[in-house]
Amino acid sequence: MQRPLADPAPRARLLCAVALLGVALYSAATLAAPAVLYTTQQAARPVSVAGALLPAAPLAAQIPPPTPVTLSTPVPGDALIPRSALQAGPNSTGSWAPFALPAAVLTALSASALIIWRNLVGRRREEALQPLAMFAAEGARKIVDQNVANKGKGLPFWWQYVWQLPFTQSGPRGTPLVAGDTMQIFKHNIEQIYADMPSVDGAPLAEGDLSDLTDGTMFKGLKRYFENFGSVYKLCFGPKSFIVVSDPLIAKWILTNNQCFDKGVLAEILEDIMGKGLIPADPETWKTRRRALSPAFHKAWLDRMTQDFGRLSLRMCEKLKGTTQAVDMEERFGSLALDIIGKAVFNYDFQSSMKESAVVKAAISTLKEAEHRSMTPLPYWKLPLADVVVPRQADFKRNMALINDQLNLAIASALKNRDPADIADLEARDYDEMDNPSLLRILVDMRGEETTNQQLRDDLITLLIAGHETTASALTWAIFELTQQPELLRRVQREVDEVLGDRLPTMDDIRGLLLCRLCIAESLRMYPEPPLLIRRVLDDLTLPKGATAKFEATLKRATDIFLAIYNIHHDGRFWPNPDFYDPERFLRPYKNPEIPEWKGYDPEGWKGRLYPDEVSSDYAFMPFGAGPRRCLGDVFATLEGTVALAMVLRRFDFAFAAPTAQPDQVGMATGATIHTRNGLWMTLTPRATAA
Ligand code: HEM
Repeated sequence: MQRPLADPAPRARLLCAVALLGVALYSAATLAAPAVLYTTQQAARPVSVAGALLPAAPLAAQIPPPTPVTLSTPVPGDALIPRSALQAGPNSTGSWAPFALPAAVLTALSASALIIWRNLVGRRREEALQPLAMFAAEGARKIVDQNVANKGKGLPFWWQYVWQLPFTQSGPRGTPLVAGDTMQIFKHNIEQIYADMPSVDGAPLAEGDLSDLTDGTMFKGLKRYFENFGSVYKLCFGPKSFIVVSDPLIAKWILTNNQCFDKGVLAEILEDIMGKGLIPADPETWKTRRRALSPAFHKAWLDRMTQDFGRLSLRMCEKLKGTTQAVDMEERFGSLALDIIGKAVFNYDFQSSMKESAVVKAAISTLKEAEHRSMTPLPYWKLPLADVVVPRQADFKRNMALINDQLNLAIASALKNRDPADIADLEARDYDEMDNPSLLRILVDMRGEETTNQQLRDDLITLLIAGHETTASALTWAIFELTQQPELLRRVQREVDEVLGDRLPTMDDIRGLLLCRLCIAESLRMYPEPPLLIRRVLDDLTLPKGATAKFEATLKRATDIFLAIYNIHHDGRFWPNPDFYDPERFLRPYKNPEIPEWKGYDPEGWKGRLYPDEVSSDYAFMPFGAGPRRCLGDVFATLEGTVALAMVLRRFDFAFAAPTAQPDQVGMATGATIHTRNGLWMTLTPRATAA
């Protein structure tokens, strides 16, 4: 929808014009410099500044302009400048290919700036920044295609000199990462792609069909590459690379050697929202806050939370009973999870499953923004004035202010009613008697003088985000799968009828709801939330060979890693018939004699605990991660998921409904979690047996 500018935004237009001019000048300077260098050193050879632009032109031409703006017509490179003219000195194999990437990026940026400017002039404010997103997605594709096209084309003569410059050098071992560490990775990748030099890390370069990588189901694309290139491979976007690991034992090594890694790009994306909350926190803050937050998730509190899960789920079911039309169960579970996490974290009842409110809208938009940021390759929100010019960023700023106000009110109220408690006494507290049994209240009561209100806010918003969509997705996929297996659904319902009936569940009931718990676990195996974990290497290291990799990868400082949990959970060598939803697989032991390094899955391994975990599966199942940065809310989430599933299955039968009347119309898309593409629309029939 077009929204007219309240004001002609002359400042914004001026800004874009200046930016456009700046980008154009920068492009020209960057591209002219090597050409000038080249002509002065190779005076006998016919080369012009225009020639330096040539590698960019075909690439720019492949990018379709999203709005009616004409990009300059491409000039076929070889037609104007003979390849022989590109042959350079003795140190070079003579290609201009390395110019292609910076030139393409700069060309795309210039074109984007132009389109943005035109959009602003044309008062199409909603679409203003669209071209950047399109160029980013399309550019990523083209850049990977270019990796393949430019393979072995060689490097220019000046290549080795660039790497003498001080800012391109790696930092010494044991020191924090510097820009030079990343540049060295770029250097090795470019040399591997363009000059066929051996891979420094040993990982094969993934290439081929990219459609799944860029259409919003990245985890599927990573799986296809895994089938082609093995359990450790390198995914390159131009010089930017990710080492993709799909082996349980290597994943175990990475996750348990936490001191060797940080959260890399994930932390960069989330820090604006979560500040110094646990997920993006620097190692020092993380250590202190993890120690402070862990005891808050204690048994007595979880007992009380289980009652709240029941009450809030019942409230949703009551509301659903009055609905005759199809409902989007994904949206309903999202609302329920928000109500639950709001109550648990800061005793705020969003009532999002009951009504709309400004705070609910703000919370939902903020959660969506966190997801949008984690999926956007260019962190454009870091640009100056992005929160003024870009409507969604302006909305985000407003929403954050609203949520921060609510959080600050809650913090102030909890501080006023502070009841300092010894941490050792937490289990003895009677949470049933407390009006405000929230995590915030517990943290404030336990809080040492060193914790600031800002840190508390960061902790709260992190818990709110970490605990919302994850659980909602697990519930959505459980209902999706169960509806396709009526016999299994009947058995789960029978279990609920026998163990629970119409009561609200207690902790003891949860122990009896084994099949329900396994349904949540199997959802998390098939649809892990998040489907990949992100790490960055802090110092040069060698990965172990693991169970399935054919070599030991040697990783340099600043290497980015994707731990492809989805691939591990879908590997038929660990989970026979991996694409079939079979909760009872967790009751059967399994070993694979062809992979002796992997200890196998043993149901005895999680006896006495609530769900099959990474240890009982020798890291082939990691629903909540592993090692020191393992999920803090694992038990909370398992209890919540089991209660909500049991409550709806006791009360309703489900059938797929338009517009997702066929299961394959539901679709999958990735954000921070795997969610449906089109919602999960269902008609609900109240069960005769339930009250
Ligand atoms: C089904 C639901 C959930 C799933 C599948 C899930 C999954 C995960 C995973 C895989 C990690 C590890 C991330 C990594 O290593 O990079 C994680 C971390 C975390 N989770 Fe959960 N989570 C769930 C629910 C919750 C809930 C309900 C809360 C809080 C109430 C929560 C709080 C956290 C926090 C604070 C971290 C960061 C821990 C740290 O870095 O020390 N999660 N979660």
